[in-house]
Amino acid sequence: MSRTPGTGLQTGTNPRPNNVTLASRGLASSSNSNNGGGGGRLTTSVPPSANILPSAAGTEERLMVTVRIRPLSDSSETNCIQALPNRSCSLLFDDGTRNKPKKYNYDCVFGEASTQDEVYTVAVAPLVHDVLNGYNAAVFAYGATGSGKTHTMLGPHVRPVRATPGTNSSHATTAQTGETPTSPSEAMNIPEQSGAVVPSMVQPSSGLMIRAVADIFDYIDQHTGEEAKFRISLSYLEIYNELIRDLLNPGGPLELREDNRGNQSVAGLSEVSTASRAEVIQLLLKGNKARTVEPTAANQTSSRSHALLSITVQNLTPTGTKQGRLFMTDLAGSERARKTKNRGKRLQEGAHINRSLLALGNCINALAGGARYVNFRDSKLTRLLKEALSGRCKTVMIAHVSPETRHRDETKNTLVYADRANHITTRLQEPTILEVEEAAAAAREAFPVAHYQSLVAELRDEVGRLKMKMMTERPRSGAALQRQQQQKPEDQSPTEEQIKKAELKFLREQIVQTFKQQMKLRRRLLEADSHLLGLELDAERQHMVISHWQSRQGKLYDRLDEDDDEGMTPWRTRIGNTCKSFLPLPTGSDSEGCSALRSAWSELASIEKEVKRYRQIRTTTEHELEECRKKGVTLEDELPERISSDEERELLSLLCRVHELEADKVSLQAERMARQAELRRRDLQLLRAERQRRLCEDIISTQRRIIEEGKVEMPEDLRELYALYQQEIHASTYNSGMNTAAGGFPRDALYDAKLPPIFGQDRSIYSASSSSGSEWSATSPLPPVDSEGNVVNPDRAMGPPVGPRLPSITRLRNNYGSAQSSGSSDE
Ligand SMILES: Nc1ncnc2c1ncn2[C@@H]1O[C@H](COP(=O)(O)OP(=O)(O)OP(=O)(O)O)[C@@H](O)[C@H]1O
Repeated sequence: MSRTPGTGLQTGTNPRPNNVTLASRGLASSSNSNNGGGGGRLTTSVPPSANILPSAAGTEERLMVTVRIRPLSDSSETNCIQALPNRSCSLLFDDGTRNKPKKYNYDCVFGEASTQDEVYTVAVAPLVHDVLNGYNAAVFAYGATGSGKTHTMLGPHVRPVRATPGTNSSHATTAQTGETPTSPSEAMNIPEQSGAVVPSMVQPSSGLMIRAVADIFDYIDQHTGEEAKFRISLSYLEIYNELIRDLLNPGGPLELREDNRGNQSVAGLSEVSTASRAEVIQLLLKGNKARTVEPTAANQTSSRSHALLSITVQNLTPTGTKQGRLFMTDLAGSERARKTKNRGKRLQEGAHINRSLLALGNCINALAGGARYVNFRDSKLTRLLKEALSGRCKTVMIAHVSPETRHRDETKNTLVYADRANHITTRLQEPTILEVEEAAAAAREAFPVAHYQSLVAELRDEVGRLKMKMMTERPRSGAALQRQQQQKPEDQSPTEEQIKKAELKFLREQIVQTFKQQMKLRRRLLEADSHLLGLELDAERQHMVISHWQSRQGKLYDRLDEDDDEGMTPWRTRIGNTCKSFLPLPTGSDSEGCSALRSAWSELASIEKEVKRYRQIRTTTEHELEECRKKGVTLEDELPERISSDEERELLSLLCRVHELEADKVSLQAERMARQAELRRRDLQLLRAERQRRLCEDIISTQRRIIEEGKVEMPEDLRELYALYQQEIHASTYNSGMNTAAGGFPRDALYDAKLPPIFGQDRSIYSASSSSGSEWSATSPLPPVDSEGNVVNPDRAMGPPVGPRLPSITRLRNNYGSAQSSGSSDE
């Protein structure tokens, strides 16, 4: 139930402060003695050296719940809540009745004077360490509107105020200054110098997100070497009115998908890889700017959406890739319409926020009560937090409360909510270690969309750059115009003027030409990628064919070395070797297998050739694109010297428009391609599953023959498995039966009638004669075999096709009807 103390992340930037105490089941071992502190700050007893080891997989963990009390917004107000100075895991809450203030206990309570650093060190730093060790971790900020969630997660400096999509105002401004934060330095409250590198040091007011990023980079800086290389990527999304939006690449709503293992993923969400902390902070900033924030009566900078940041860290070692992911969630605040005085759109937003928080509350209740089934499906928020809450993740909840008496009701709700969450236990999974192959496969799967996304991001950057140019370089070209105007027309000979005009025309044409060329090259790149992807899937299909036939011949599948440069020769040899064993008697399935193998290997050889050719095309195209881009920039730089400001603006805006259209087009292509890739992948999965199913059928039939021939008594567990199997078949047909019987046929009667009996009356095991050479017998759990011991119909070797053998619905209805009228049951 507890995290194990030990050595941990030692970045030097976030030493555990001396004034932090954790509850005994919390993050680190600590005695309960306190050094005082009071004043609403945290008190301590943890030695500064007490760092944290990652927890062992499989251990039971309780979701860590902390409460942060924000300072009074107005000193004339009275407090209804207080952190206990000597017991930093408890607080006293006055509920306004005559009763004594009630004490609540949590893993940690951060008082009004607590600092961002304290919150980070206690609640998040240990998670960051776990993430670097391959675990998934999550931290989410919960609380009523205005209680300080965003302050904790982002800090006060990256607080944008932005109109919701569809309204007129469009620029983000910081809450405090009213200006747009434009750089990482500003986000971190660092005076910006031109060209200055963003320091690793975080500022006292920096929020948890920036601190986590800095910590991860500090660790990586210290540990990168021959044996360990790291890859960081992040995605940032918001859920606004139950719609998911990408904050790093804002656009239309994105679709939430679920795979067959119940994992959730957002289709088309940008996952940006980066190697620089400044870039990450820049991305965070960009994301925060794009977030939907509105002033409400309760909070001037109220977040109207839930924001989810995900930072993935891959540690690439020679033996495999350790992958950990940190989810950081800033939830929108729960609110009461009466108090917030919201109307119209704000009211509708509030309803969505409350509904998703209610769904989250229901999940927390169910999890805390130990329910076996938890309904995560009620909202997108709960679907996305499923992993964080259901135990595959280490999770910390930071509940936020306002201390003012007027917020008493909301504060109480939050405390109760947090108290329930305190009872959630989870079982940690093994750290995620992707084997080299698996990592490559994952990269391959992610490949098409990721590439399109980076292309769209590139185009949008280009648009941004051109727009900046329109704003900043106008004075220069204006000066050029002035010079032109000052120049008397009589000073210029008509030929000179004509030459100038012709030069200008030529320059403009060249610029347009270069841009056209860039588009063409980009398209060629995408086509190459798409073709390569198709080739990879084709290759995979051929590998499956080969492994299928080779395994039939009792050979292990001998996969070709990917780096084999000799091209087709070794494959040909292999075809020869593989088929040699069949050659004496190439009949029936042997010859079929041989020719299938031959054609699969030769297909593979041509696929491999084609892959090499397209890779080469890709590299050349990339190179050409880079050259073309450089040429475009040089030509653009010449423009201001030659043309007037208006002409330049017109041309630049035309180029912007072209880029924007291209970006939109690529986005659509990306979406289409992602869907196609997903369908192809599923096809392959189905194919693979079908093949495995057939193999299982073969195995079971053979085993069944052995059992029948040897008159072996069937072991109890095998019998149970057959029973389960029968039920499975029944379950699948039962559903379709229900559909057919939608005309109001009683459920129980149908169920009983459809369930095929597995054993005889006395539950004795089957007798060989009961099934041998016969149709499937209802008393036998096994498929029929003929007198030779062969399964009668291999397609039915896994059991009876339950549907056809069952009484028709009409017959059931008739039976049921007559049973009703005679007042007796068939049973
Ligand atoms: N620990 C703190 N120290 C100083 N000021 C704080 C603290 N917590 C919150 N505040 C201030 O309180 C105000 C409301 O905080 P914030 O916007 O973070 O609340 P919120 O819970 O995110 O609200 P919403 O759910 O409406 O978005 C802000 O002006 C913020 O700067």
